[in-house]
Amino acid sequence: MSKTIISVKNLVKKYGDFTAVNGISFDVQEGEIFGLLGPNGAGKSTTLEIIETLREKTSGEITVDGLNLDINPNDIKKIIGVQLQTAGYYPGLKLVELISLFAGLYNRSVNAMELLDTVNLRDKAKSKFKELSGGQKQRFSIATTLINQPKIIFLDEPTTGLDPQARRNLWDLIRGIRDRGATVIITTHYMDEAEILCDRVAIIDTGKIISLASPDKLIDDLVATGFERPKEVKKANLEDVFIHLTGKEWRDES
Ligand SMILES: Nc1ncnc2c1ncn2[C@@H]1O[C@H](COP(=O)(O)OP(=O)(O)OP(=O)(O)O)[C@@H](O)[C@H]1O
Repeated sequence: MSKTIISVKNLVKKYGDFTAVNGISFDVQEGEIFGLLGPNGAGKSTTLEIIETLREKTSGEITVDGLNLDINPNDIKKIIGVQLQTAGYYPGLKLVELISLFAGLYNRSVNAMELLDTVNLRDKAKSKFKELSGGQKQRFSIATTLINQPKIIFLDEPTTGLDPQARRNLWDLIRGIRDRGATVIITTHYMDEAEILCDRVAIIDTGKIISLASPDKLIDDLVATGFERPKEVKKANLEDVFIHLTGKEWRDES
């Protein structure tokens, strides 16, 4: 029996006269990968940042693992992992040093090499953050979300700008995090990614949820309306060609 780990009720966020989030309600179940999809400016990041306790809401009720956001924000902080904007890191520190620094901030002891292993960055342990490629930076930022062994991990567009191999490998990484028991909330603009990765997705537009279900259900519902793709789809696409030619393995991006 699944348990609700995040409950959002009638969430509203106004910036002055502008309503960015306009009465959103949804529940996230423990152990699922939950996607927030929507066009630019729909209110996805604002919603996430409010749940992450990083942004004030205008109104609404949020509970995270039974903790009320208005009463226990600091307890919520302890059980969540948030992918920080990479610009926030000390660029001159080595990866192992950065992990020790974060572990110290969380008051946790952590095996830095083991953690780097989970994101395939053991070989880069002595590299400085600024020396990493884009994909390696993304992977490192995901590693930092795991330091406090969070129950819930928030990933805001984690695969933006990555090559097809790196995206697939990050999907495996995100599934692995979920399989170890965490709940994952993710935003993405890649529909293939949401379809493959997410157990359920909420589609947000102009601050409102316009649909919420599993990707399969949403697709079946559309097909049931008589929708058909305009032309016969080939059995492979250019991305399949790319992966077939260049392989699936992690790249040595050094
Ligand atoms: N600090 C702020 N002050 C005023 N308006 C803001 C602020 N932050 C966000 N907004 C506005 O709120 C709306 C929602 O922004 P938000 O970043 O949540 O969208 P998003 O769905 O994450 O978009 P994207 O896909 O582009 O990241 C946008 O119109 C944005 O301009």
